Amino acid sequence: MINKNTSLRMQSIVFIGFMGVGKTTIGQKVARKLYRDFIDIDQEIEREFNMPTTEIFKKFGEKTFREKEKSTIDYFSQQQLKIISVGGGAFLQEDIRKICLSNCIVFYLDLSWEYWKERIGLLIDSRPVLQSRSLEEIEELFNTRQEIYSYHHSKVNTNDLDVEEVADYIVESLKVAWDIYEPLK
Ligand SMILES: Nc1ncnc2c1ncn2[C@@H]1O[C@H](COP(=O)(O)OP(=O)(O)O)[C@@H](O)[C@H]1O
Ligand SMILES: O=C(O)C1=C[C@@H](OP(=O)(O)O)[C@@H](O)[C@H](O)C1
Ligand SMILES: [Mg+2]
Repeated sequence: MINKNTSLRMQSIVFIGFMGVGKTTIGQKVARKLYRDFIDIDQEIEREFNMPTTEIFKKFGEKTFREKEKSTIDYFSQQQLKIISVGGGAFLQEDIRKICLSNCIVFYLDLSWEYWKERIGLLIDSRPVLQSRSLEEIEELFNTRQEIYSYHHSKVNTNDLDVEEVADYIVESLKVAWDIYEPLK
């Protein structure tokens, strides 16, 4: 359910999906196309700890990362006109799902496993959750995580689309939704 108190056009957009589907890259592009500020939750956390996520996991543990992830998302999701990319594990927390779904438009970036696995080399060094797992275990995680991504308002399958094409599709579909539900007078 979309928040009835805020104009749809003003609501922030949140991107969700598994690690490496393109939330950060595409979020940044969509923000530029819509003239909005871009917030990457992982980058905000890394800035606050002054170290990369892999180091945060090593030094403080995943629990500390998840707590900071929740408070950071809580803070930014209450602001308007932002483009926010959250980490792939954020929607594991029900509280995060609730605040994002009630305050923002949640866009799910979908990518099939066959496409995703071609990207693993780009991701392994910076994603601690992947580092301790075999390919079979990552596939299992990929499949079990799909349930948490079913909580969204809109979705795009990015198989065979480049970053520009995905961003254009998202901007167009947002404009259609804004025009249907909040036509300009
Ligand atoms: N649609 C796409 N096609 C090809 N490569 C992509 C696409 N989207 C993202 N990538 C690449 O995948 C990698 C992970 O992207 P990133 O935006 O960091 O994902 P996320 O934030 O979801 O973890 C980057 O190297 C990025 O350039
Ligand atoms: O899925 C996860 O548990 C995580 C995803 C990462 O973000 P991306 O989805 O942007 O890679 C980052 O938040 C952290 O490494 C944990
Ligand atoms: Mg990211």
